[in-house]
Amino acid sequence: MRDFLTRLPKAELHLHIEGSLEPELMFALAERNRVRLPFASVEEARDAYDFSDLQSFLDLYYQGMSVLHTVEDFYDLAMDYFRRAHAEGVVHVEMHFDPQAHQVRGIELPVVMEGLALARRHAERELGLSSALIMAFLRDQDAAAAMSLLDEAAPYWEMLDAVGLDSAERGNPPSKFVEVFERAARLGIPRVAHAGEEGPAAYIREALDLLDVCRIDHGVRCLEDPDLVARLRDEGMVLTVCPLSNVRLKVVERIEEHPLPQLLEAGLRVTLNSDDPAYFGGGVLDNYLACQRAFDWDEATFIQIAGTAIEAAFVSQRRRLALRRQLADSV
Ligand SMILES: Nc1ncnc2[nH]cnc12
Ligand SMILES: [Zn+2]
Repeated sequence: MRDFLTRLPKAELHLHIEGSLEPELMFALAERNRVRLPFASVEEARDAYDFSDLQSFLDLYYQGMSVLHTVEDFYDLAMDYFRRAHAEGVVHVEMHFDPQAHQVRGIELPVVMEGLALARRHAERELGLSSALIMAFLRDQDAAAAMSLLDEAAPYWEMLDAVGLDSAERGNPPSKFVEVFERAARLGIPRVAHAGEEGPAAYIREALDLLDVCRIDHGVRCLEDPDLVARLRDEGMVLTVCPLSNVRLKVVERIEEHPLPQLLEAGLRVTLNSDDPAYFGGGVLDNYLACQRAFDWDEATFIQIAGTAIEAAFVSQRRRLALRRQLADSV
């Protein structure tokens, strides 16, 4: 099964590129940029990745990215991840990035965009790996800051495959960001949002009704609202689920208790993703393998999930056809 899951061409729709920063690279960049880290070693950093909830993770996540300063740093960050992902059979990566978390440290948007763009081009050429860019608004900042970011990103609107909404969910409902999402819609930029990770099912409804999103990131708490589940199914809404993340952030206690089987049973279109692989103990393949061990799914189930990710990816029609063919040839 490991061979089969490795071979399966996997599209990843939910990754925070800053959450792919492995401690080894974090230390290398800290030295390059003369940043002091609160850890004495790579092992000490890994030992600190023991989270009680989303906020306790976010505190370390924002601290970790303080080593990212230059175009080269963002290039190295993304290229490092693309190489690892490619080695485990990932063929397409859609990455969230958090400009506001860099701007507060004095790192301006062009630095981030240039580094990521270089890595994307290189990955396409060297690895045949395609990618998409999702510019995320930090929901624990005010809506005006999100609007300013969207304005500032004008030179890059064409490069954005979508905008998203992430960071601390509780107390920061989608309704706070209606205006900026409406503006993105008028600009023709697709929208996604984290909802129903730690927050209630009502936030998923809001994301659909008020933000007009085309995918829900996480969404696992939809099961608390049967009418919402029916709606998600009828609308064919895709959930970008991240099982290892949910375990590490204590959304669920154990992977065996993860609601993925119920989501599939309800006819929902689910995909498997890593979220923040450097912090949550594994990449896309590890998430597939963890589900295989926990739920004993057959090959057909994984083919269905990998197929859903290909259908929901932000890719050209030509690329989608190529990915479909790769999937068909792999099984
Ligand atoms: N799992 C997650 N939820 C919300 N915001 C995030 N930013 C990075 N990872 C996140
Ligand atoms: Zn996420």
